[in-house]
This record gives sequence, structure tokens and C-alpha cells, in this order.
Amino acid sequence: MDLESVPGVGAKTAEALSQLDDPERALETGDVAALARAPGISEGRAARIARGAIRRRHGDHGDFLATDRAREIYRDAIALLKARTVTDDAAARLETLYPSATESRIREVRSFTGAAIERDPDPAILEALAGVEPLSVPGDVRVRDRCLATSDAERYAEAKEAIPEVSVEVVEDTRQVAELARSYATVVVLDEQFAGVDIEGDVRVEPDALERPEEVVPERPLAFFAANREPLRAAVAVHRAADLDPPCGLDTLESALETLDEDGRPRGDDELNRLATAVDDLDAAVSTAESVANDHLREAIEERDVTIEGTDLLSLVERGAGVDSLLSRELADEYDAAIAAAREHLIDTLQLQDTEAIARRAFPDEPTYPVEHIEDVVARLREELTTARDRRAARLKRELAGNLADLRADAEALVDAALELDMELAVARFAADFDCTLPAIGDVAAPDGSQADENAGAPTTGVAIEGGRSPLLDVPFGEVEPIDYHVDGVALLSGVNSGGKTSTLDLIALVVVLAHMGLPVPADAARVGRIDEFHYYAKTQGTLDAGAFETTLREFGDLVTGVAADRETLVLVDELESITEPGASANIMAGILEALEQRGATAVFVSHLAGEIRDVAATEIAVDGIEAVGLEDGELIVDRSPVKGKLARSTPELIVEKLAEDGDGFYERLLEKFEE
Ligand SMILES: Nc1ncnc2c1ncn2[C@@H]1O[C@H](COP(=O)(O)OP(=O)(O)OP(=O)(O)O)[C@@H](O)[C@H]1O
Repeated sequence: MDLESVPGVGAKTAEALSQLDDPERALETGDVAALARAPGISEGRAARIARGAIRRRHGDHGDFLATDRAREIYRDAIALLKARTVTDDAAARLETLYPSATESRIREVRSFTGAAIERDPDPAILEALAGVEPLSVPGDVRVRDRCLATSDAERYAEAKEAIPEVSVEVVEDTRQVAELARSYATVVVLDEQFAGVDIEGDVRVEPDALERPEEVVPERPLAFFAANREPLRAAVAVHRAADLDPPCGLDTLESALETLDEDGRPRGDDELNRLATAVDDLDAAVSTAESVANDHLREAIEERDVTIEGTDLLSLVERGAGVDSLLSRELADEYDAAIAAAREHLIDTLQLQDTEAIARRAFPDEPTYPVEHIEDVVARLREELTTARDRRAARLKRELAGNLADLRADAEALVDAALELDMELAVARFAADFDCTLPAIGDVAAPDGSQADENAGAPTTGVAIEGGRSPLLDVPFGEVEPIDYHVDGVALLSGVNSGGKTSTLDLIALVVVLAHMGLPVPADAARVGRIDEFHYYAKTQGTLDAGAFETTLREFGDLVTGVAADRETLVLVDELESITEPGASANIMAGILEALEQRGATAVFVSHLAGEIRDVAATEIAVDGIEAVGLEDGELIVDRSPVKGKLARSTPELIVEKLAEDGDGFYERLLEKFEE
């Protein structure tokens, strides 16, 4: 795959991505976390790249969200989903969901959503997910007791690339290989020509060693599994808790992990433990064995009355003999017993087996007092034990690495599935928290390519929402009143102050964005025509100066003339009248609405000037209204669902009406003016 063919990936990014293990897979699957591991690629950038790859796959131009407010609504939707993931990685993966105009992309995500909302976000799964994270590749494994050797410059470069953990040496002849064998415990020669040469030391001629790097460096898979022990265990727990179909035997993986310590060393092997402990405890055991002998001897001497004849004493003194000869003469048996005890102690405490004979020689046969070990023999014992330990560890490492290397791909798939599940559960929780349903969306086939049942009757244009409740409101979700609203073509939305006009636009926006993301929407039911572009303009704060007004007008001019007849467009506009004085605003809005209607766009314009706009418009423009059903303690009681074809009365009119009820002529005349 040509990485640069992905939108947003230039030469530099492609170079960074090519350093990943499998950039194609990461791009194909939208694995944001993997992409973010490329040098210099932030998570945000990785998400954009993944989206670019998905868009390319679906021939999607990615210009669905056409305005800032439209993008804000999308960010809000993503934030609601992200708040429901357990892992950062799943949160990053959610960024690959975006509103698309392309049928195949919407269908793809709807299929994912269909499975996701069936999932049960069991607390045990969420708890297990907390320990899952993308697997890391330990980069600093250095192995110093082995080297690779070759006489070929090309092989040299290949070897450095394939097995960077060991040093690679250039050799011209057997003599140089022999030199290496003196400096390294193992030399792996890559050239056939050295086969059969007799060199002292561990020299192996393995021309295909680069194809099996884990045999040369078993530390590689071991370090990988050691570094990732915890996330792997957590991924195993997730699979068990969620009853997922695992890519490998969970017990096999778990017991393989049990045989490794956190530094990648084999553990749980009795023989290796015995040898390692013997090496570690050797000095202490030798010194205790000495004490055992000396204590034994001291007690024996203390208990004994040594009788020595005067002539013997004289002869000993004349010969300058020390107490040793006295010991050997008088206490030979006791000395032998003391030394035997010391030897037994050493052998027993270190659980020596093959090296027993050496251990016995660690204490002298000739009587001395105090008894002292023979350093050379102890050094020899240490060397023997260390070699046996290292040999055992190397064998275990190779065996373990062989088993684990085969499990690596499965381990990655296991973690990937757990993170994918986290993403699915976030969608499931979002759907459950906000009582969502999968909307019917026009011209989108079922995952299997047929027309989906839930899509039967989906409109090709417009939006219809039943029992919609926006989670973006500033009131707790439980207190949000459900709204029914539908629009096809252009409409003005009128209504009392704070009646919920802006909130209705936000709800439409959220439903349309989520529907085009392939996600469920917070409504009892929703039907959405598939659109290509979504324009949402938020209310501007206050009247604009001439320059800003001109810019805004141009923007709408571009929108109106830019709406291509073959591109379905939804336009939501909130109180555009605030940009200038009311009379001018009404004319401008009427003109824009007329043009949008002619182009077949769907549009909802919230306005307090709905009546005026309708009056100046050249074509019939639908007006809907959010009505107050009464006033209670000075507060308006509002029916939040807009009534179709009804110009809602304004808040001032409602107050004048209330005052007129008392029969005051002034207010009655005022009310008549509203009704004219
Ligand atoms: N469906 C609803 N359920 C509960 N509360 C709502 C709902 N819709 C709106 N509200 C409440 O009413 C407040 C005002 O809503 P909103 O800003 O949408 O009204 P508006 O008609 O656009 O007001 P204005 O005419 O002042 O622009 C919201 O901040 C929210 O607290």
C-alpha cells in the first residue's frame, strides 16, 4: 500500500508510519493507538490519518461538517462516547467514527453498532478492561554474550536490521571467528563457507539464522511478553468475563506468562531455582560451614583433657611443630567429624548434586584450627554452578521463546479484541444512557447489502424525530422533555423566549450527525434523509458592524449559490436576525430561504421574525412554533415540541394578553395590535 495515497499523509508522515510493524494493518483497521506509536505522530494526528484511510477506502470526500457549529456538535457527540470508554486507546479509536455522506461507510458502522448495542457492559468486564492497554515493544533489549558474524557486507547490513539486539561482526577467516569465540559465549556465523571448521567454543554456523531471530535472541519474545504481562492478563480476563471467542487458548497463554518474571527471565523451574540459589548463597554457605566445623572442633577440644607425655611435648617443641600436629595426633577423629559436618552443611544447604565432589574438597583434609575453606576450590565450585545455571536458563529461554514467539500474533489479536470491545461497550453505554435507537436513514442498505428492515420507509430527504431528548442540554438528562419534530424542505421555527428553539436545532443536529456516523440516536424513533453536507450556524452575539455583516452575508451568499443541486444539504440557522436591524434581517432571511427551497435543501431557521419573513417571502414558507401553553407565577409553561404550521405567539404578546384579561382598555387595544 502506498502510504502517501492516504489523504493527509505526506512524505514525512509516510516515512514515520513505515517504521511501524504493520502500518497497512493499522491504517486498515483504524488502529489509532498503533499509528500514534510512529515517531512524531500525536494521537490527534493519528486519528486524522486513520480517518483519512477510512475515507479513501469509501471514496468519501470528508466535507460533511461544513461549519464550526456543525463540527462542535460532532465533537460533543464524540465526547459523550469517549466519556464511556475505559481505556484511552478505545477513546482514541472512537475518533475514527465521523459523519459520512457515503452509504458504504454508514452501513459499515451501522453493522458495528448493531453488534455493539447488543453487548452487556457488565461491571466485571469494565473492571478487567481497566488493565488493558496496547502492547508495547521493548526497544532496549541488548544481548552482550552473543554475536553474529559474516564476511559479506550485504549480509552484515541485513543482520544489523534483522537482529539489532546483538552486535554483528565482520570476519575474514577462521582465525577471526576463533577470536570472537574467545570474547563471546556464542558466535553465530551466517556464512555457509565456515561450516565444518573446528573452532573452540560455542560457534554455530547458521546461514538461515536471520529468518528465526527468536532462536538467536530468545530474549526478544521473552522481553515482549514480560513487558506486556499485565495487559495480556487483563485481556485474558476480559475475554473470560465477556465470553469472547479468543484467538488462542487462554489457559495456554496464561501459563506461558506464569513461566516468566517481569524481567523476562524464566521462572518456576525447580532446577534453575536450585542452581540460582546455590550461586547466590555460596559465600554465605561456605562461611557457615566453616563455623560448623570450628564450633564442632572447639566443643570437642573443650571437652577433652589432652594428656601428653613430657618427651612427646619436648619433641614437638623441638621440631617447632604447632598445635596442628597436636590436633592430628590427638584429635584426628574429632577433626574428621568436624570437616564432615562442614561438607555436609555446604552440600545440604546449597542442595548440590553434580558438584558435590568439588564441594567436599572445599575444606582441607589436613587438620588445622581454625578451619578455613580453600578459596580456589570454592571459586571452581562457583564457576561450575554459574555455568550450569546459565546453561539451564538459556535452554529454558529458548524453549519458552519458541512457545511464546508463536503466540505473539494471537496476543496482539487478543488485546486488539479487548480494546475493540471497550469501544463497542462505549457505544452500548451511550445508547443505554440516552435511550437511543438506531435511526432509519435514507438509501442505506442493511449490513448484508439488502434494504434493512429498520430502514424500510426511511426518507430520502428531511428529518423526523419522535421522542427526541438531547443529552447536550444544560439540564440533567432525566429532566429533558421529549420532543417530536419533523421537517422536509425549508421551515421557520418560531417560539417564545427560552422555549427550546436552539435546543431543538441542537437535537436535530445531533440526530443527523449521529445518524451519519452510523450510530444510534437519542430518540424513540428517528428517520433521516441521507445528506452530503451539514451547515449549522449558531446565533451571533449582537449586531454586527458593517464589515462583519458583509462577511456573514457573503457566507450565506456562497452557501446558497454553492448548494449543488446534486448534493443533499441540511442548513440550520439560529436567529440570523441578530446580525442587523429587524426589517433588513427579515428581507435577507426570506431571500436565503427562498433560494434554499429552490435548490431542494432541507433548512430550519429559528427566528423571532418568522411572521415578518413569511410576509416578505415570495414563496410559501412553512412556519412551525414552540408554544407557551400558559403562564404560571410569571413563568411560561411551554410545550417543547414545535407545532407544525403554527406561528407561535411571542412572549410579549402572551404577557399583554394576560394583562388584557383584567379588562383594561389599554391592554386590550395593545393586544388587538398584535392580532392585526
Ligand atoms: N426539551 C427540553 N427539556 C427540558 N428543558 C429544556 C428543553 N428545551 C429547552 N430546555 C430548557 O430551556 C432553556 C432554553 O432553551 P433554548 O435556549 O433552546 O430556548 P430558545 O427558544 O432558543 O430561547 P431564546 O428565544 O431565548 O433564544 C434551556 O437552556 C433548557 O434549560
